[in-house]
Amino acid sequence: MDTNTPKGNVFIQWLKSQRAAVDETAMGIADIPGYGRGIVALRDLPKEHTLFTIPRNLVLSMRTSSLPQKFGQAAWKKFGLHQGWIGLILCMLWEEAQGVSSKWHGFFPILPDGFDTPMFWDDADLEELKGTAVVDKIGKDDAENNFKTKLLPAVESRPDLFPPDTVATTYTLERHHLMGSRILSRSFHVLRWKAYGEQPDEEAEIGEADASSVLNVDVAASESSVMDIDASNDEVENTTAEAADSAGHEAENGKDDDDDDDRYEDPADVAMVPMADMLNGRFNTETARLFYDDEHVLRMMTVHEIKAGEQIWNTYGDPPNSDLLRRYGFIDVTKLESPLSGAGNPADIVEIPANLVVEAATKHTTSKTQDRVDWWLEEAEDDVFVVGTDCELPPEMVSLARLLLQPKAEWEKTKAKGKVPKPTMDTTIAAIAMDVLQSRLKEYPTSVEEDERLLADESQLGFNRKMAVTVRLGEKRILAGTLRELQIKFSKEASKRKRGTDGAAGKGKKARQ
Ligand SMILES: C[S@@+](CC[C@H](N)C(=O)[O-])C[C@H]1O[C@@H](n2cnc3c(N)ncnc32)[C@H](O)[C@@H]1O
Repeated sequence: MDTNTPKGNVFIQWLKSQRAAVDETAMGIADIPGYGRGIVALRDLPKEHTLFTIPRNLVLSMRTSSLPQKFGQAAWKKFGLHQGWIGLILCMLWEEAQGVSSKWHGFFPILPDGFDTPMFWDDADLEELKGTAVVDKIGKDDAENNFKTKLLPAVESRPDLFPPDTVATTYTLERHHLMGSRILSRSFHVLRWKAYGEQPDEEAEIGEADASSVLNVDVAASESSVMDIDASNDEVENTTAEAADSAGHEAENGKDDDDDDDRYEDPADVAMVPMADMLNGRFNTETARLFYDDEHVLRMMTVHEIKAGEQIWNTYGDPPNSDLLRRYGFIDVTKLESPLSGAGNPADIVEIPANLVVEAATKHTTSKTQDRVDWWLEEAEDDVFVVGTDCELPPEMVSLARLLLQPKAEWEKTKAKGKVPKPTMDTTIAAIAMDVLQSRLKEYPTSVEEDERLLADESQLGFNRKMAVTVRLGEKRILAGTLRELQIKFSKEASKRKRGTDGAAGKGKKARQ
């Protein structure tokens, strides 16, 4: 593999000029067919070998870009740029427009100028994803809305920072989506670090009156208490390794005005980390990881021995194919374990909306369900259940079905106790669950068998369609596998009961805890 790509070399020279250290005897940037660029080992490497270090002030985030300060803290907040990723998108657009006077001028040329993610697919390709967890999470409309209602008005308010003759080419919706996708596929969470002499302060939020020390990380010093390389929490998180809703266009969209809501990340932590974003990822194959260090640097270290010539892998958190496709534009396929078999992504999941459980349970009860559903949503807050490749029913789904079937007196007791019913299985709950799984399967336009046939002759499928079919087949296999498991367990019990020999069915079994 040729590790002397001209762009890679220019990039490494720029990094070194910014006081990054790169062990060029150990690693090189290579063009790897099917992966874009990646990093490969140039010699056998031991575990805990440092591949490169990046000064903290070289990460690109709302803390390090000088734009928020120039724009003004109050105005930044007034335009809503402190929430979600919109502020970082604007910083990136602005920094790139500064050319060589931007500190990151050597970083932008190596970032991708286009993406294959569903955000950029046409309607025909998107239709192939019908039924999957991808469609509702792309968030293109919300991103567009943020562009129109936040970014553009902010740009137009400051012609001194955003010259009007550059707006039509630099601050466009297309480039907004490009930056959003660069963040979605390549950012990390880099926690705030403190400037010399700064008092401990939990407020890392941009827009604080006294934020200059937060924003100006050129004077940043150590955050040694957190940055112990041997500590267990020293890993710099790949933003995209977070839960699906934690970042990106969806955080931008989903975040409400409640800044105290710690389910959401601090947008100022979201950072582009040059070079660290050059590593590709594969299911369960991480061989290097980014660590905090007590010398104001982020350190990429091997976590396994690596042989000369091997690609060096980071982790993207092993998400399901639906998320891999949406965020990165690729999918992972490896060997599946029992009860599934064949090839797929072991981290795949399928989402089941609670309304399907309500619909199925309603066929088994004469009780009114609305007040129970309202109570459930208040108490348990689960309106979507998730099944993985272990094909086990989520206990919460079983609890909801039980709640809906409770006789009135029992329901009154449940309410009084304020505790959801135990997730105990029996043949009625199994019948409801099977009904739910079948209904969910019907939400896809094709069957498992049809998709398997399509993939058997991949040459007929375009790239996007092949990925879409793999994603939806992965979800359907979970549904079909779970259905099969229930049929095996509960049809046996039902027939035993019929023969009058049953002891188990009436006593019930607990769903997965
Ligand atoms: C963090 S970047 C890694 C560097 C990237 N390959 C490049 O050329 O700049 C993530 C992107 O790399 C590619 N990638 C990473 N892992 C991959 C894999 N296992 N298979 C295919 N593409 C992968 C995808 O395009 C993804 O969006």
